[in-house]
Amino acid sequence: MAAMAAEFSSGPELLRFLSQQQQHRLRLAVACGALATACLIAQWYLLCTLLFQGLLATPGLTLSPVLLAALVAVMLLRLGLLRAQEVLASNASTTGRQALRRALLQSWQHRPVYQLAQQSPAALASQWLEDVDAFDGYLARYWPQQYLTVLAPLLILLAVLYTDWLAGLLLLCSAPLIPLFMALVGMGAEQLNQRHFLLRQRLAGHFLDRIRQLATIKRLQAVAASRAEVASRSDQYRQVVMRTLKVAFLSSAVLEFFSSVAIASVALYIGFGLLGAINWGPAAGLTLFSGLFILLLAPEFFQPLRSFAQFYHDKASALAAANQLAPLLSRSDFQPAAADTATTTTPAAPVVQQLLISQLAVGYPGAARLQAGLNARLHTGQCLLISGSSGLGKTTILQTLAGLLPACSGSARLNQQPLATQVMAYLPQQPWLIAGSWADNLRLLAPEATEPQMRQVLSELGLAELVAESGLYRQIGEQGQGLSGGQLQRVQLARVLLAPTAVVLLDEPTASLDNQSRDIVINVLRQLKPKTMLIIVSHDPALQALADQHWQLTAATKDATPGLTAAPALEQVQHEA
Ligand SMILES: Nc1ncnc2c1ncn2[C@@H]1O[C@H](COP(=O)(O)OP(=O)(O)OP(=O)(O)O)[C@@H](O)[C@H]1O
Repeated sequence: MAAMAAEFSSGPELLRFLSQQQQHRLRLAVACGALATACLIAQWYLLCTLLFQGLLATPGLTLSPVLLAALVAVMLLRLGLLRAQEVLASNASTTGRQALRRALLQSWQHRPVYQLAQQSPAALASQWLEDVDAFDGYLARYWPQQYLTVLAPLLILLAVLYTDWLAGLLLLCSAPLIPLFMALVGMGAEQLNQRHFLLRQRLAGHFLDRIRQLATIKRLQAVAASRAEVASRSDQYRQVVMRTLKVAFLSSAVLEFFSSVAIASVALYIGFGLLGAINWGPAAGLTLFSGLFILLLAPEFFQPLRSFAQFYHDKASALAAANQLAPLLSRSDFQPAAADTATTTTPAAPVVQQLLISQLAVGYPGAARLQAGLNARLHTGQCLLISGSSGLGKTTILQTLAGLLPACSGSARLNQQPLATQVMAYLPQQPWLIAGSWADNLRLLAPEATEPQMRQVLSELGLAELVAESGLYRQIGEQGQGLSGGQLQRVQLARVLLAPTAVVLLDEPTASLDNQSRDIVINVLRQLKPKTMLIIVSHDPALQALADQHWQLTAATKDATPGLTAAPALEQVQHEA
């Protein structure tokens, strides 16, 4: 359960961690960007020299071939460096997002089901897709740019200062204004982005619910009301998106204004300097060469700042997504899942196995324990029946045994290994099927099952007719639509029959079944019993006949004193007070 601890205390911490993981590529991208700036300075320098020497200093048009070749080489080198920067940063982003998605999967895997069930599937899908994709701009653009915003203008400033310190000073004075205004605008953008993400997740959940319940909504004639509700939610989302866009446009306008003013002031200085109107400082020494060189470099000085402002919104989006994901993730989620292989490779062994449940207490974290002092010793071929009135924690016991919930105390060990880490079948009250064919659904638990095996099992379960005509590759509707409750239960059992596991947990397998389906299910369980250990939650008297041990839960068994009773003629459950 250590993996469940939320080690990332905040979104910025998660962002830092992700960029640290990719720092090798990202630093190389920054180095390429800085070198590309150096090439840019060399490019303008060579161009000015070519023009000055070829057009003005010597009579006639004589362009030096060496300078020309150097100019082309520098331009090509710069293009190559820019491309390398882009590829490195984009690879860092792809790898970072892949790692994030893997970590999210691990986190979902480690989180107890009751926590996952609190979130709508659409919100989870939105986390998986949009929230993770929001990191793209941060890693591929913002991260390298935050360093290039300092490095590139610094290199250009040094070149300008070297050529004419007064022009350099003008650029230096105007530069800090831009980040200052950007920071002010950016703070607002961050809050808006946060709201934007929350609203999108809620809208996704709301919309999916309506789509799922489409038939019910039509039956209740609530289509108009639903449409109005979706429209109103979408409108709220639209308003937040528009506000975010307004902030983005405002920040661009601020930046354009200040950089235009700064470039104009440098141009004025050079113009008046060349006309001889300024006789102060280095102005008197200005030439057409130095003037042109500075004028070409001035917009380049602001370009990294402009890009930074543009990418600042990538950071705001990534931060909002990181704030959503940080509480769900821990550093251990980013490590390869060692436990996965252990849980997926253990095949069902036909030999006799031993299950020892000792002093098990179950409940939901943060709430009072539901049951405590549960003890049992089972071996292959035995069945434990759990019964008791509603709400006493029968399903919770099964979920704890299945490892879907942490035990409050005590243990359940199969052949001395924790049961929760072993492969087992758990058939919940609500059967779950994936959108796919019969074969897809059966092979979820039995990937090796052949067609004849699947047909044989379906026929044992009285489902042969359903696949007789259209075959095993006919699609089953999502969540088993088109199948009755009894048929769904039998599809669940078919999976277990195809790949029996050492322990099979069943939650009310015969509840709300017609007599015929119930008889089939009980008969199949009877056949299954010698090959496995059955733990069944049920009140069905017919299933009591299968049971070797019985936990009769009562309100009193909530406390540490077990109070479990054995059913007549059944093996007494061990009590260890
Ligand atoms: N996610 C949860 N967080 C906290 N308590 C929960 C959660 N889910 C269920 N409970 C509570 O745990 C108690 C036991 O639930 P459980 O489903 O295990 O009962 P049960 O004996 O299987 O009931 P039933 O026979 O009606 O299926 C209930 O009181 C329920 O309200």
